[in-house]
Amino acid sequence: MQLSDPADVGERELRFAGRVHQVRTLGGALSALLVASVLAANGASAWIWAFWAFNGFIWPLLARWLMLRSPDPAHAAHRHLVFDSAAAGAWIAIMEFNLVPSAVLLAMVTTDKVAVGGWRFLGRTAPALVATCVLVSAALGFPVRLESSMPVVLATLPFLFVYPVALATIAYRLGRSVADKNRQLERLNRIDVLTGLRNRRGWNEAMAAELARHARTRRPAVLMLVDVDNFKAVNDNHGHVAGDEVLRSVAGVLAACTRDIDTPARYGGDEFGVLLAETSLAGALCVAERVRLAFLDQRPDEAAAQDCTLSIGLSEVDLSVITTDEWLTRADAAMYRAKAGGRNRVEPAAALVRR
Ligand SMILES: Nc1nc2c(ncn2[C@@H]2O[C@H](COP(=O)(O)OP(=O)(O)OP(=O)(O)O)[C@@H](O)[C@H]2O)c(=O)[nH]1
Repeated sequence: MQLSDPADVGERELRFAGRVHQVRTLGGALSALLVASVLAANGASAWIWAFWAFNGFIWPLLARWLMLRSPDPAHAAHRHLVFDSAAAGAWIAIMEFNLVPSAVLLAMVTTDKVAVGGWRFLGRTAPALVATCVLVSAALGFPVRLESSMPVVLATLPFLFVYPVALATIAYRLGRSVADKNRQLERLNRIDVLTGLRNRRGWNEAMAAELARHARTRRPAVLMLVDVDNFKAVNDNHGHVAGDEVLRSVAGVLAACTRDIDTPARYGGDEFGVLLAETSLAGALCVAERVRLAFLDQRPDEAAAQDCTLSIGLSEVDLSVITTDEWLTRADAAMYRAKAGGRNRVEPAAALVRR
């Protein structure tokens, strides 16, 4: 079973790679400033300055270029993040463990690894950081100079403030986008894809809300169940595409003949329902008759050829209705009486309790 479109996955990976690039470019420039302050104070050699220029300004561009050329950009981005950790380990050793910049660099490298891949990813990148730190320090003769001068502390401040704010901004945007996607999914879960009306789930929720409203306010409401007569014949004789068109035309009629506060839905196969809010049975009879006649007028030719009509059952809510199932059962019984009575008609259910 295919869960996601490969094009969507590719786009998602590229977005992830793009975010990593932004953070690396910013982190590269800010950490270059911090490292430069220590290198200047320690009188670093030319090759260290060359590595500094590469890591701070060329590597972000190179990493992006490599990532975009890679058949698996997200994987490449993860690989480059491991390199970032290794480079941070080297810089800590080259800075001779100068306390403030080393601690800030370590904290930021840790934060972005946790942000990208959680503690597990941090665990995968930490060995690279420790290994390069030990190897570079060994190559330099294990120099240690912990004191941080005021210029070094000042050069560390931009990294300390700007980088976490940038990471937090990205995390916040991602959180919002996930929340938006979840809301969209929630909405789609309640929509029937063929007709665009509410599906059974969405309708059940609307029915429960209307029943609760009636219990609270005693305001009238009517449940209208609509079944397409002889629908199977359209499918059998004209094909499912024609059948689908008939279902869409019923949905169009229901939406057009009801008010904004009413809730039309496709309840199942060829069964539809409308919750008529603030409507008494007398009013609902008028609406149902309007729906029945509008369908006769607007039905597709295939529906007319098979004598497709609408049988409609109505049930007004009253205090004897405790559950949505009871309400539905009454409307269903009325609708079946309409079928039994010869189809193409409207039947009200008998109410048990009168207000
Ligand atoms: N084209 C199409 N057909 C569907 C869909 N869902 C259910 N059906 C068909 O709808 C038909 C419903 O059958 P019935 O309600 O028993 O058929 P009917 O001819 O309307 O019978 P009466 O209601 O007694 O008049 C079945 O043939 C289902 O296969 C759908 O989404 N598209």
